Amino acid sequence: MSLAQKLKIALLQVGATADKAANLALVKAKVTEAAANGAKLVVLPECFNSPYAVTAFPKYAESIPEGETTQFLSQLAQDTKTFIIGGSIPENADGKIYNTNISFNPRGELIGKHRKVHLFDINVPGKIRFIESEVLSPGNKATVIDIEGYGKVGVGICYDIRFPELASIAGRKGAFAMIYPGAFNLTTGPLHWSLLGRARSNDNQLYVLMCGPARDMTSGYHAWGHSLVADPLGQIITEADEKETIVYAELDPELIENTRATIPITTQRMFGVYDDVAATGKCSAL
Ligand SMILES: NC(=O)CC(=O)C(=O)O
Repeated sequence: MSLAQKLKIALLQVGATADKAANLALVKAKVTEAAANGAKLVVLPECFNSPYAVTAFPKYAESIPEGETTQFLSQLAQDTKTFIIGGSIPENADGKIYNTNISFNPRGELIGKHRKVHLFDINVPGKIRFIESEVLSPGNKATVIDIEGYGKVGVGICYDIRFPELASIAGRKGAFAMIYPGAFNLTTGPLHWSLLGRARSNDNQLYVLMCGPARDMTSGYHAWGHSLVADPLGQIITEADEKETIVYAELDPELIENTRATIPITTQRMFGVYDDVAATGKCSAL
């Protein structure tokens, strides 16, 4: 059983301004609202305490767990008795800056930390150029965390969703969901956001939770929004528009089990055939 019992989740589609205190106050109000509406696990977007801009990351970066935002989320998880998948924040460590997720249990304990592995370096001429690696360093591990009483979830951040491997690892470790705080934009959002959610859920027959910021056309980065949940059959069961909102869903263990029993790809993989690519990153010569 990958999910031990039904789980009500909430995705907070909130934006972030240059005012960190105001960003955290908004998160506090929305997590409190989601908990009052019965959510047991709450997800925040990528960079919820800082503008999503390479020029902002050095200024907003904090150490983990000593920094203000870690302490804030720990207390909020305790106050609201929720699991909080804390989107991401710019993290300062070892003289580098990472784009890092921090997650908490209802006792306020830090139960997971994921550093964005695949940095968002793209250049679509005339549309969008964004090079995270100008200031960020990549993480170097896949992250699977224990949601006590429910099961395991994998965590990736935004661009990580384009690389199926992190979700495959989580799926094979028994995760019931893959959670992606993200911030797609007006170029890539309409093209790929929901497609990638459906793909990762269908590949691994688990739920995919994608939480993005609300759109603010006065900011330097125009987020797609559209926070969504894809179910283990690869169907979108709920999706927001671009405005500030909370998206709720109930995750059902039976749907995971039925999907895996009736279309049994989780037991039909032919690992011997994939060894080559897994070990070297290359295919054999034809
Ligand atoms: N912001 C990201 O990391 C990714 C993104 O916007 C995209 O892949 O498109």
